[in-house]
Amino acid sequence: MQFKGMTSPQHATDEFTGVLLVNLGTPEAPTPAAVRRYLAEFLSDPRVVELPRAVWLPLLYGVILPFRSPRSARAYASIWTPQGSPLRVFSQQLAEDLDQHLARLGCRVRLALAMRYGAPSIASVLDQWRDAGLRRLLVLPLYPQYSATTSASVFDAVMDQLKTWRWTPELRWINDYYQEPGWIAAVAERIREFRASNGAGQHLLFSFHGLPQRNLIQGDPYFCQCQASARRIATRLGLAEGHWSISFQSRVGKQVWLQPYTETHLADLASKGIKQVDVVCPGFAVDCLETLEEIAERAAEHFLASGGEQLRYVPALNAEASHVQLLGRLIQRHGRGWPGLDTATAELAEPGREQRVAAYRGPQAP
Ligand SMILES: C=CC1=C(C)c2cc3[nH]c(cc4nc(cc5[nH]c(cc1n2)c(C)c5CCC(=O)O)C(CCC(=O)O)=C4C)c(C)c3C=C
Ligand SMILES: [Fe+2]
Ligand SMILES: [Fe+2]
Repeated sequence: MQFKGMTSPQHATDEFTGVLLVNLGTPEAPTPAAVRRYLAEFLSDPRVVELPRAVWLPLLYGVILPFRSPRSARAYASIWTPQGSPLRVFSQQLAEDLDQHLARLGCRVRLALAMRYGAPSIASVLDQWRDAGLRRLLVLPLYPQYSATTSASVFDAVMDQLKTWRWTPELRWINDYYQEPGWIAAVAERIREFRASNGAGQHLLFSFHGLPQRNLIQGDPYFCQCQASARRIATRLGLAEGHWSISFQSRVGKQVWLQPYTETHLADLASKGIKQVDVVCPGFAVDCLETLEEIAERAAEHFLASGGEQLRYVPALNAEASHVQLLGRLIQRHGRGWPGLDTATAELAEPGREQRVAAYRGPQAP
């Protein structure tokens, strides 16, 4: 195996702790070509589609990409902002605010945002940090609930990069944070405030991104973590049974996915006489295509067409102060004992490494 460390030595003396926030990623532009590039990378990840490559890749390149790219590009165009894709804009704002928040708490860390698919890639951020002296790495995927399709895929990408390094950093992962009291409180408060200023709908629907049902049967904890998330938020809001429910959106392909499906469930609610429904999507740390287009636009139209009168989308936590603070607490807790994150722990780096390496290398060495 060719180690990158062999061709590009790791001699940085400025040793530091890095916090890597990772979100899914998003196309560079709302055009069929850019969406195709994004979908090609996303949907060829074996964590996302588990079919045998020999079956899946011809289908992906022959059917899915040609048909889905122009359709998805139109959907992206309907939510695109002057600054770019909402997922990118909100994720960057969140990362900037979190960086400043950690600095105010006295943490001396580098914090960066990477995208699992597209740019900035996990590989590019880690390689910059490798050359700058990364010694401890905390990885926080921006998914409150763990799924192999999302969180584990981030971990794969980090490991793929670290396995090419000579001097790997100490490493910690945050698998999920749906049980974090601060997260439950922040989502509940978001809903409470939304309903206080807009009036409460008759029903609160928690809509989560779906997965093939097979993933649950094979041991993915995501479905159960979604159930627990919704129940705790509903309890915190004091909602009675029957006044809230859970559904799963964003189904792709013909397989059976987690149920009930959001669209079918909304039609059921309308047929039971529910006229106003509030929809919140607590699986999404920031707003994106799946919330702004699929729920706030398409699901709202569908609910009206099914006999409902109003569907209101409760925005994601995005860069809300409560979100920044809870992620700050989470990061600090997972960084206990680490210089830079644990403000009680001193920096341990031994100075003079460059001089020692130079002395061994001798004056003639390149
Ligand atoms: C085909 C399989 C897919 C699985 C499994 C899947 C799981 C999954 N995804 C998210 C979060 C997001 N997904 C987003 C978009 C998106 N998801 C899929 C497919 C699967 N997702 C596709 C094809 C797309 C692209 C859009 C489209 O063509 O419909 C996004 C939004 C990205 C954006 O740019 O705004 C997010 C976020 C989770 C949490 C999850 C499993 C738990
Ligand atoms: Fe998805
Ligand atoms: Fe979707």
